[in-house]
Amino acid sequence: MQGQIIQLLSGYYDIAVDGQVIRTRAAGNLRNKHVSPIVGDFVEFTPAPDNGELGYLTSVLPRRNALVRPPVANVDQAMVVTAAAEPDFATNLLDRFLVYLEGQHLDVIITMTKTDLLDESRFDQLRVTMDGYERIGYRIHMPRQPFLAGDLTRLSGMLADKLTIFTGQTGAGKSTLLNHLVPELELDTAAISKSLNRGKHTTRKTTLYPAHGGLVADTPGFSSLELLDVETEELRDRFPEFVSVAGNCKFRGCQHLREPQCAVKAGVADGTIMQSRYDNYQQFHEELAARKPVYDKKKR
Ligand SMILES: Nc1nc2c(ncn2[C@@H]2O[C@H](COP(=O)(O)OP(=O)(O)OP(=O)(O)O)[C@@H](O)[C@H]2O)c(=O)[nH]1
Ligand SMILES: [Zn+2]
Repeated sequence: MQGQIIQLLSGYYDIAVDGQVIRTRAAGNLRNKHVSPIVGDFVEFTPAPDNGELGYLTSVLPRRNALVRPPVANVDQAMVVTAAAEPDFATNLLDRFLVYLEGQHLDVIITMTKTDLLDESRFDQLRVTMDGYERIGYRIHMPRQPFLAGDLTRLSGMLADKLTIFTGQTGAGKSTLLNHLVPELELDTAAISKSLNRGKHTTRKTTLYPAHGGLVADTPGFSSLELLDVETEELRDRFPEFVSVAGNCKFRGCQHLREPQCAVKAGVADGTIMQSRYDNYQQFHEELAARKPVYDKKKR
């Protein structure tokens, strides 16, 4: 039989098949092959015999992709949950997430949370910024008030037939949003876990949950450094709006920094490329260049 792993629990693999969940263990020959099945893997398994023993996971089918952090295979898209306030919105952090997700070749939806905490003028200002991201090609979900039925329906519609990972800064409101989208989940949110004295980081293990005809995963937080998982020279390829004009740069291999007749810098000057995106690109480039020796050492 075939199914998809939705949860790993101390040596057990929970496999979803036709809306049912079947618990299995890895077959001996699978373990010997040094294959580590992860959540999201499509697998073959032998169902449990009638004597109460568990079924056996026998092989992992080829992966379309696999994220390392969180370990999830066959991901279709990422929902980047971004707080408008508390913590304050910063393009710098959003662009770091986008750099990471571009590296995974995932479709991206940027969802703005906590817009209820904004006054009109700040909301309008952020709307203009998000329109800029929309022009790059990212899908944007930015309701004026969080969690209204119509907005949730629109967002739910984006989940059908997809495996979606929810990612974003700790405290951005991932679990809260997921609980509104899929009330059966009842995920812990920061406010609740604080009262139970379990600290701030509420999201730990990775589980896939059925949601509106698709599967969703809440993911643990990243540090801002981990997100820049790229070689310095390849950073420019993680900015899609740079890639689409780079053919017009005078120099092939232009890094869009000090080179003359650079189409990216021209785009920034004429307003077709966001200044903040370019500023962040420069900053990330410097950060990566500064840590390069460490990277080289790791590679050897
Ligand atoms: N005002 C307001 N508060 C919100 C909104 N969404 C979430 N919050 C609050 O923000 C805090 C953090 O929300 P969580 O859902 O726990 O955030 P998270 O991103 O899942 O955090 P981690 O699990 O630590 O990664 C909680 O106190 C929520 O009640 C919103 O739209 N408006
Ligand atoms: Zn250039």
